[in-house]
Amino acid sequence: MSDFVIQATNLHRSYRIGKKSIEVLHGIDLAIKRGERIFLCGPSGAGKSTLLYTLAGLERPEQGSIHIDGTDLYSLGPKKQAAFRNAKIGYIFQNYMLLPELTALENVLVPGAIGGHDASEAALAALTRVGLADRAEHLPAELSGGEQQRVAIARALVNHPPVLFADEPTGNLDSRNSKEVMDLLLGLAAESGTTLVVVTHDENLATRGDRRLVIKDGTITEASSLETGPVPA
Ligand SMILES: Nc1ncnc2c1ncn2[C@@H]1O[C@H](COP(=O)(O)OP(=O)(O)OP(=O)(O)O)[C@@H](O)[C@H]1O
Repeated sequence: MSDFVIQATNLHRSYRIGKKSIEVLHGIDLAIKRGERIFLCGPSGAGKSTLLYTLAGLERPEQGSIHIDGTDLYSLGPKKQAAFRNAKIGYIFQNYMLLPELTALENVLVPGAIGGHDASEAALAALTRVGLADRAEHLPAELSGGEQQRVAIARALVNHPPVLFADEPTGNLDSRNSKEVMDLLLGLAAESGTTLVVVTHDENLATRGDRRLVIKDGTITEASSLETGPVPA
């Protein structure tokens, strides 16, 4: 088994608006080891979300390849890729993205249902692990922002994916809830050996990982080696 659970090679992604094309990812190479906790920073509009979407299989690059846990993500057909993502990749959004008509428990049951298995016990265990067993029957609208994000964390981890992506997971939370959610995320990832890639604007937060990467002008630089150029794959 390769040491690297995420391997990206020569990623290119641009957006076309009218006649104009902007290249957001300009030949990005990235290699992330199993269990590493990476914080991804960079100015607004630099392409952090685009990179995360691309790594997670949500946005196909125009060029380049991504291997997650040894599988070439974009070589899979749509159905296989969706099943692969459901089993291997957890994703947490800034605005939680819970299904509003489902209870907390039902939201955490969704990945199991997509995978075609009954995950009731695992879902309740995951909710318990994020401290929300007593809110299992609440709808998202009946939960605070911090609680909703904890439900989203339970949902992202219920299938025990080797890789977890989080896009500004504390961006909508006050400082106390931000700390709680980030402690939980880092703690759960460490417990299960999950590889974590977190996008953040918060420079203080970004010191809590194993590495801090900065995306700027379409390329990635490791913060500790900013003067020495791009990180080799
Ligand atoms: N669907 C789209 N169509 C056109 N342009 C887009 C699209 N999505 C993103 N962009 C552009 O691509 C660039 C990168 O966007 P992205 O959201 O990845 O940046 P970001 O670093 O996550 O920004 P922020 O920190 O503000 O959330 C921006 O200039 C944005 O306007």
